[in-house]
Amino acid sequence: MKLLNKSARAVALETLIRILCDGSYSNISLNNSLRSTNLSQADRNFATRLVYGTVQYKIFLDYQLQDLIKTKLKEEYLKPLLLMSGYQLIFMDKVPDRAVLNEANLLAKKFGKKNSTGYKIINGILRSLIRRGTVLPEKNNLVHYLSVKESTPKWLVEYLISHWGEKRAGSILASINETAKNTVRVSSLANPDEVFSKLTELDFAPQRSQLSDDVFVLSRGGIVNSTLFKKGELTVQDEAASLAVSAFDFIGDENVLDACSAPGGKTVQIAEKIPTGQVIALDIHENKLRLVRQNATRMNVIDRVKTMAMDARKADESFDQQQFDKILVDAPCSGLGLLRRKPEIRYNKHPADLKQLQQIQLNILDHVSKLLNESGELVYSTCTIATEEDEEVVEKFLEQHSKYRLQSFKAGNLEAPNGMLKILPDSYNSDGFFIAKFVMRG
Ligand SMILES: C[S@@+](CC[C@H](N)C(=O)[O-])C[C@H]1O[C@@H](n2cnc3c(N)ncnc32)[C@H](O)[C@@H]1O
Repeated sequence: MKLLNKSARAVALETLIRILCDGSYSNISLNNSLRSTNLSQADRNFATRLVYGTVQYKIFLDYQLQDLIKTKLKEEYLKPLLLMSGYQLIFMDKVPDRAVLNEANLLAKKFGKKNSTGYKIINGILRSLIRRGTVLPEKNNLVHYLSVKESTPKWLVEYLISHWGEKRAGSILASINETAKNTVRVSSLANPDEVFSKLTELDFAPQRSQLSDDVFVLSRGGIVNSTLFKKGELTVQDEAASLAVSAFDFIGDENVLDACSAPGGKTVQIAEKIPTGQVIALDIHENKLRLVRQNATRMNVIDRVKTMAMDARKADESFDQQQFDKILVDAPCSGLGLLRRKPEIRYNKHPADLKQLQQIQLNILDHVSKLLNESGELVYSTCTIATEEDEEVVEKFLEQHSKYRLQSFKAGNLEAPNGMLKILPDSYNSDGFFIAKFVMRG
């Protein structure tokens, strides 16, 4: 559908209808919508905030509205419009209530059927919400309370409490609703001090990351439009995610396998460390390997990268045993460490997924570990904090592969004396991340 000349709120509402009613992914839907508009950058930012904020706070917003909705909402657009307007009323201080009501009224008339009275329903509910203010469940039912307050499904709140206790679970949940940091990793081929100065000149007010000397935290977005980014002096990468590759001890001439490589954030990081080596980057989805090649080209390491579409669970059919000096398995996972950046993960994932993913993760490790030479290093990483996908995978892999053992490592400014590093989202306000390093017993 052509969206030209639509307002930011109309674009956001159309996108939200697709996400909430048709189950589309927020980033894909939003990019598609924005591509066919002529909105200014400020309006695009506003539409983006409306979409992500509404999805992020859906449980909270549903709770605010549930007692105020006295009639069946028959038309599809009504619920998304109520949620989006509720988000603005509650979370966007700079938008006056009157503007939210007026715009909701206009949108209801635009999106409603002919002679629809939807605008009256919307107006009544939003006015009641303004009068009443926000509400929360009683604190004595902590799971329900935190689920609503932090807009997170109950199973996930229970999961966090059972693994890390009530206090830490509360802290993790609060942290995942904070805005994600803008972080960049400086290429090993660039000079970090020069990049730091250029970032300062460009008004990005860089600060050094607590986790890694290669990573800077920026005060704002938009770095992808800079020459620094385009020339490959830096790339956008989370500070915790940047640590996985630094768990390896590189010499510089290694033959490396990156078993699950797309979009290539870690492939380029490996390639930067091996001037006379090569990294073979696999991914099960051939179309995603284009991104790996694009990234490697931009970061000036394409001559050290070879991409191959392959299911890593079959890698031992294509490569010789002991062919690789280093293997990275940055495994497909539930992404529960990325809740801050990808708001709908909390709604799309379910407890059963964790064990299913564990099987895939173990299978990948089983097949690629045959390809490591005897003095090689195998790093397993995930962007989840679920123990099923992290510590349990390590435990089961070691049970089934007695020649392997965990190896202590240093990653950035952190140390993992027992060979495993778990970063929870509230530890450093980074993504939640897990890294384990294996070597063969001598
Ligand atoms: C966590 S992402 C990897 C991120 C990447 N390492 C980076 O740093 O940019 C996991 C990747 O594994 C791929 N994948 C999933 N199952 C796979 C399999 N059986 N074999 C190879 N790749 C797989 C997915 O397509 C996805 O691109």
